[in-house]
Amino acid sequence: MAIQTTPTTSETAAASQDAGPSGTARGGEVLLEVRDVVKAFGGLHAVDHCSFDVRRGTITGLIGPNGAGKTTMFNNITGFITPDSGTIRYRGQDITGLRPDQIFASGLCRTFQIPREHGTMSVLENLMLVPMRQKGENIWNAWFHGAEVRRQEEQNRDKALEVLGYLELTHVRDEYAGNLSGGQKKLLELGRTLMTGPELVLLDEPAAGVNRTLLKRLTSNIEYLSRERGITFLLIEHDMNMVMSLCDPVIVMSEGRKLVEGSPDEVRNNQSVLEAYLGGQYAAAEG
Ligand SMILES: Nc1ncnc2c1ncn2[C@@H]1O[C@H](COP(=O)(O)OP(=O)(O)OP(=O)(O)O)[C@@H](O)[C@H]1O
Repeated sequence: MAIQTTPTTSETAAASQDAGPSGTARGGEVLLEVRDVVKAFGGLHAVDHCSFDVRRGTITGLIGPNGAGKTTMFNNITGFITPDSGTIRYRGQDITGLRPDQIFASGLCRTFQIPREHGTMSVLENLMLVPMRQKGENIWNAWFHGAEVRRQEEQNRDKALEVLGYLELTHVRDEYAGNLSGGQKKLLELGRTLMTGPELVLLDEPAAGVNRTLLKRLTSNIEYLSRERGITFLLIEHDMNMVMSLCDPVIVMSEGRKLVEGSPDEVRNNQSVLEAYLGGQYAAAEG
């Protein structure tokens, strides 16, 4: 996992912990605001007074060496764990400590490093499962609002078929999700988030285990969804080609904190980013 850097680097334009103007000007208003978040596991501060913003309309990259605290930060944002201190606001609302389902219902979705498909259900069924609070889930509604339940299910199915077509997964719609390739499972994960009409999608290592062809599709899907559907993305990724071609701004975490924020070029040429990555590699080599 090497970050591309040039030997003669300067830290000029690249933003610092406070992010320079170039690091904060991209996109629209602040959609997600992370302020001074701390999460410790025993004595280990996995996230250590970390702050950053995600602006509407951006594809924001969250990178950093192994163990920097990126996934822990995702888990804090999406309610899978609760921060020890600090605040997370989404669309101006304080969502710190809310349950995952409450956060999901507000339009903030995520995928996981390891896809969580329902392996013994079909691909289509996996998508149709997603929307929440359907009338059909309740026996009372099924008896007294049968027509409406059926209409909702049809809409749900149409939407799932549309998402499958868009992701070019129609040919595997009746396949058990467990039989899909790693890359197809990542596309299905993205598809599951799309079923909810999300505003902000957090992607945890979308490129991991994905072959080159599917990776191209995944990347162009994300670009399209950002550009045409106005979906904002925050993505953790180790594939630097993907990050540098897709994301702006890029936030670098190291030892639980935001180290740098800036454009791909600024981050690529930042000496402290290089040192953070090399430090991690040296530590791994020594250990
Ligand atoms: N539930 C947990 N209990 C104890 N330690 C944890 C737990 N979750 C994460 N950690 C530790 O917190 C630190 C940050 O982990 P995290 O997974 O957030 O890093 P990361 O930046 O996502 O790393 P990677 O890129 O390797 O996925 C690591 O040292 C990890 O071992």
